[in-house]
Amino acid sequence: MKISLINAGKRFNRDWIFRKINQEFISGFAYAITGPNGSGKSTLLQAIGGAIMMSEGKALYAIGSPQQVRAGSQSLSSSQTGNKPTQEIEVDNAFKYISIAAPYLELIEEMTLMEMLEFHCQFKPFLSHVSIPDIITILGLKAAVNKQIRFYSSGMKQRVKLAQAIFSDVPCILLDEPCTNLDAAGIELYHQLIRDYGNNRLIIVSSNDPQEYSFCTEIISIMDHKPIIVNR
Ligand SMILES: Nc1ncnc2c1ncn2[C@@H]1O[C@H](COP(=O)(O)OP(=O)(O)OP(=O)(O)O)[C@@H](O)[C@H]1O
Repeated sequence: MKISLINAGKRFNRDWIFRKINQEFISGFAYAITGPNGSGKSTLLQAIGGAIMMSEGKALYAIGSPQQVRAGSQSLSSSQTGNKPTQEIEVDNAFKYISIAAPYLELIEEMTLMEMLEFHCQFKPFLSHVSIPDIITILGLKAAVNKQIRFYSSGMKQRVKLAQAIFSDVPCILLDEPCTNLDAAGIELYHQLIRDYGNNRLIIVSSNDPQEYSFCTEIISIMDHKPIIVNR
């Protein structure tokens, strides 16, 4: 998958959160969006995911294998890549190819973990080689599988949010503050999940904590995309 931001900008009322971002996000790479509290990391992540509208510019979405999107659908023909060219996706359909874990996205707390995973995979299937019992075991939540999620601790809920995002069979994973509420074992689990299931996918982490994005090779500082304010 490839997500291309073209002159992307977002403002709330009169405040520009970011402007003029030109950036490509490509499968097989992990990107970090960094910056201080309130700088706009979550806003940018949601705009990348198509969950909020840009105020100016746009995001373009294309699906294809990592090799195809890296080669670039414009520059190489299908005969040159040996495969079908990449396929452009409308912003309204981008959600089908993207999963997100974020503190502001709630779980369905009335359900047990088993019910929630079964419900989730009806509209967003999990990776074909991972079963629901596998997911529960990997999360270390076997003992709590029939407990309603509202009785889970905050760290247990965060593990479930990460699982929903990482095990969904989508090419792009967006992670907003992924280690929120996790203890040391939870943080190790997070890194294990990225190592085991992140290959060849597009991963974008929004965070100001280096341990959450230590595996990211591309760092985007939101502060580099703030409009310059000139005092009159
Ligand atoms: N719906 C909204 N309406 C108005 N302002 C908003 C809205 N959502 C976010 N903001 C503002 O946009 C700015 C950026 O917020 P955002 O949550 O993206 O920052 P962040 O870098 O993710 O912060 P943190 O590190 O604290 O999570 C903040 O000033 C926030 O108050």
